[in-house]
This record gives sequence, C-alpha cells and structure tokens, in this order.
Amino acid sequence: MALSPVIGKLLHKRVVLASASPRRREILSQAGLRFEVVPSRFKETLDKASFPAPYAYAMETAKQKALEVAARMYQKDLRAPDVVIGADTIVTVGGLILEKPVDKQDAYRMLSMLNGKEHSVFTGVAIIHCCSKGGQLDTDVCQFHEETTVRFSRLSEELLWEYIDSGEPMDKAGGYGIQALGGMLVEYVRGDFLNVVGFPLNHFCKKLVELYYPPGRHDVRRVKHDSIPAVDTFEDLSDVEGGGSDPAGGIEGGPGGQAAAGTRGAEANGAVESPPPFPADLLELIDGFKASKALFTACKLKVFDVLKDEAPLKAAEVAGRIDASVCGTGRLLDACVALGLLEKTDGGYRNTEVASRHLASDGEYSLHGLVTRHDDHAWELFTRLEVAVRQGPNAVAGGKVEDPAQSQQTTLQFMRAMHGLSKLTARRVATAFDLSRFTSACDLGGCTGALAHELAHEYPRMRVTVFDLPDVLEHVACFQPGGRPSERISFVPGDFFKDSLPEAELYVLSRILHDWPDDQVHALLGRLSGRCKPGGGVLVAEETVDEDPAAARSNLAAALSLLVRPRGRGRSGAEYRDLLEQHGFRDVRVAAAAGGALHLLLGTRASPP
Ligand SMILES: Cc1cn([C@H]2C[C@H](O)[C@@H](COP(=O)(O)OP(=O)(O)OP(=O)(O)O)O2)c(=O)[nH]c1=O
Repeated sequence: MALSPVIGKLLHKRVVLASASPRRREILSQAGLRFEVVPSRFKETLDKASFPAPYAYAMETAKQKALEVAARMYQKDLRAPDVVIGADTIVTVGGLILEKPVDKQDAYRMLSMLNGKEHSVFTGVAIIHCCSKGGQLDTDVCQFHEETTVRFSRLSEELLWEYIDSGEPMDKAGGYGIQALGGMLVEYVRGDFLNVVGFPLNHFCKKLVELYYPPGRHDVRRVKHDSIPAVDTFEDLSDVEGGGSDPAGGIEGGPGGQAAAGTRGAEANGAVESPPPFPADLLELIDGFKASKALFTACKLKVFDVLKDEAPLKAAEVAGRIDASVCGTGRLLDACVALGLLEKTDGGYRNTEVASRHLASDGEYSLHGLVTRHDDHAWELFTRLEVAVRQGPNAVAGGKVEDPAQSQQTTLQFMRAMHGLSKLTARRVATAFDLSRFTSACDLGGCTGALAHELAHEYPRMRVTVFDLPDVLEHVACFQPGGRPSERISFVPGDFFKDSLPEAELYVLSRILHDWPDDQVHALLGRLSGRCKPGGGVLVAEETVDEDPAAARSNLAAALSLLVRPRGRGRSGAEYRDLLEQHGFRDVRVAAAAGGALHLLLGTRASPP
C-alpha cells in the first residue's frame, strides 16, 4: 500500500471531517488530506449497554457524528460533501467505557481506574460517501475500529492531581492525553499510537485501499469533481447555533481550505483554468514495477524472516542480519514501510501482520515461494512482453534452456510457489460444493497435496490420491504437515497424459487445464472421462479469462502470463463448461472461490448412451 496515492484518491473529492478534535485535524492534514472541518452536533448519549462490545459503541457514535454532519450540510443547500469522516475514541477498563471527564473529580475517578493497569483504547471510524438520489441524501457507510493497549505506571495521588490540575485531561477520553503530559503516565503502548490520539491513520489508509482498489473492480466509486468548493459555502454550519458571526470560524479549513479558496478566486476572474484531476492511479501504475521489485528483494534477502524472529530492529541491525549495506537496507526498509509491509516505530522496524503471515519463508500461509518464483522466473519472462506482443506468443516460447543441475532447484521453487497459492485457496475449493457423496478422489497434478489435505480434512470418508510426475513427488515429504501425509492420502507417480489414471469417484483438476493447448486438454479430459464411472465427478478449478470488462483487471495477469508462457491458453468459464460437457459430464455446477479469482466447476459423468 503506497500511502500518498491512497490519500490522493480523496484529493478531488470534497471531504469533511465531522470532528472538533484538533488531534484528528492534525493527523489527517499531516497525511496530506485536504478537507474541511464541520464539528458534529451529535450528542454522545447512545445507550452503551445496548452494544455487544465497546468498539461497537464507538463505531456507532462515529457513524452518527458523520451522518449528522452529512444531513445538516445536505439540508442547508441540497448538496452534501462527497465524503464525511467521523470518529469516536473511548477508553475501556474492567468492562467500563470511559469518555471525556465532566469535571476534575470525574477525571480523578477515571485516572484512578487506569492507574497501574493495562487498558484498551478504541477508536471507531465512519467513512461516509454521500450523493443525492431522487432529491434525497443517499449515503454509503463504511466503518471500522482499531484497538490499542496502553499500560499506566503505578502513580501517586499527588502526581494524579498535579496532572489533573494541568487541565489536560478534560477534553480527552479516559482523562489523559498520551501525546502530551499524559505520556509520562504511560509505561507501554501496544498497537497504533495515533489511534490513542484519536485517529487510526494506518487502518484508515488500508480501508481507503479496500474502498478504492477493490479486487477486480477498479475504482468504481470515483465521483468526479473538478475542484473543491470554497470553504465558506457552509459557513452557517458552524457549531455556533444560528450560524455564528465569524464566517471562517464555523468551518476550519484544513490545508484544503486555503487551496479551495484560491481556486474559487481564480475561477471568478476567469483567468486560470483548473488543473486536471491528479492522476494518482496512473502514477501508481507507472511505478508499480518498483513496488513489486522492492517486495521481491526484501523477500529474497529474508528481511521478513529476520523481523519475524526479532523486532523491532534498526536498519543497521537488519543490515547486519542480512549481510547488506546499512544505507541500502534503510532505503529498502522504508520502501517496505510505504508499501504497508513493515511498520516503523521509534524502536525500529517490525513486520505488519500480513508480512509475518505471508512473506516470511516459514508459516502455513507463506507466499515466499511464490514471490521468489515471480522474481526469478516471471520477472524475466515479462521483460520479453514487447517481443511477444510484436511477434506473437511463440516468439518467446521456451525461454531459457534449463541447466539440469538447477532443475531440481527449479522444481522445488515451483512447488513452493504452488504450495503457497494452493494453501490459500484449498479450503475454499474443497468446500465450494458438497463433495461428501464421493468416497475417493484423485487430484491430478496435485503437487504437494495441499488440496488433498483439505479434501481429506473436510470429508472424513474420502481417500485422496495425489497423482503427479515422479520428479515432483520426490520432494513432497517436506510439504507434509508433521513431515508425513495423512493416512487417507497417497501419492502416486505418473504422467496424466501417458500413464493409467488411478481409480477414483472424483477427479480434480486444479489449475491444470490453463497450462495446456486445446488438443492436449481434449486428450486429458478424454482419458479422464473414460476412467470415470457414471455418477462419478470432475472438479475443475481455474482462473478464467472472462469477457466481462469488469473482470478485466483480475484477468490481466493471467492473460499476459499466457502470452509470455504460450504453452497454454486462457479460457472463459463458459469454455470450461463446454469442454466438460463435450467429454460426457452433465449437470455442470459453477461456483466462485477466493474472492472470485477462481472459477470452480463440478460435473457428473453421465451414463454412456
Ligand atoms: C486517550 C486519548 C484521547 N484523546 C482524545 C481524542 C479525542 O479527541 C478525544 C475523545 O473524544 P471524542 O468524543 O472521540 O472526540 P472529540 O470530542 O475530541 O471530537 P468530536 O466528537 O467532535 O469528533 O480524546 C487524546 O487526544 N489523547 C489520548 O491519549
């Protein structure tokens, strides 16, 4: 995740922060967001007991704060901003929710509860997209929350009162401000510091990524606005009832306020044309290869392994562990921070959760093998894309002639890549259809057995045979949980084009067919269909190349890969269904898995006529 392009997504929208909190304003301004501030008038009086958990209360309050501002602005002149952001921060200790103290005694009560203990700080955030539909305000609410754990030292009465007398506690949840004097009370913080201060910026940016870069759908939410209107358009919305006398006082412009006023002045003179919308998406795309390469390099140098074992570490310490230059390592680590793969704190760098789970080389859901394969193999192939486009796929067919001494390594690398990918999707593939009627299955080209394990786990009566080339099966032991396969899983070496297929009620072809041209697909399905008894089944899992333009982005990688690796062919879901039907499979059922990335088909072998 590159942060500034995500914030850039909001640059051409009219954004309002529905909060009087100077901390929230500061955090968002410093992140480069342009916005107006319209404090919410929503009274924080929701019944706390009616919420299943404290964070639900904070999220609902945040939502109500933002909705109140959106409705008020819309009512004022039938035009709501594009986006309204609301937030609510609470402190919880011993099952109690603490908000801002009402007086000094209340502050003392709160601080005494926190004294010498650990507590949680929750901030609920609502991002509300607004538009006008049929003369009514229409809103699309996105909410989330973030939790941070804070521990106070054991503090004397004297110190507590001294702190209370400083006045700092009064406008802060739980009666303290970690960013100022209150920092002295704090022994440690676990989680996002800015979340305690009132706004979880990191989670907010991740939410923006989800909203504006949804997988497979590109930027469908874009609302076009050429400029941000003048800030004083909503001067009457100030928190001062009746509109207030100071036109600038009600709406405190963030950095956007001044820019917007400038735009308005220029337009009024008719002298300067407003610049085109900032092409943040395009710029991110242009730089996309650098992001991939930074990720590949960090993986190859095992940065995420080092930081999984030991963190936080300073750049020099990481450089020592990976045997690289301090300056180069520092730059790489910062790039990883900008990409959302690492976090940087005063103590040094640490992995994000995603990095620990997917980018370290060990771990059940590691994609380290896939990344390495992309770096060593796909990267080089893609440098030949232009040749493939100019001269046709066969121009790059074959690629490098592999050194036999390296081919074992290459096989292992390929297996690691496939294993990581299969582990991510196997459960979904195994459960997309009810397969409990089958007591035996054969996973053709089943590689490390990742899907076989899920099938055996999900269907206790099922025995699964993994059928794959001898070279592949030679290495399967290191991929078995606990070092050995389950009793109901067997590995049979063979070539599915030549050797007799093991007997089974269900045949599985997961990510196999796309790799072969039509004649070989027909040959394989013909053999499989001949072996499958009536009532038996075939389960196909494939990434498809669909005509639907909405899916074009997710198809892109698959389609281009097939151009530089031209042995196979991308097919649509309908083509796979046709293929199964041509080979005697009926009642073909279709499902999607892994967020729509995989197309699944289950066909039943009909009795021969
Ligand atoms: C715990 C803690 C809270 N706070 C602040 C963040 C929030 O501004 C405030 C909690 O009150 P909120 O009701 O979340 O926010 P607010 O009243 O300041 O602003 P608005 O309702 O208009 O959005 O406490 C700190 O500044 N530092 C801290 O360490």
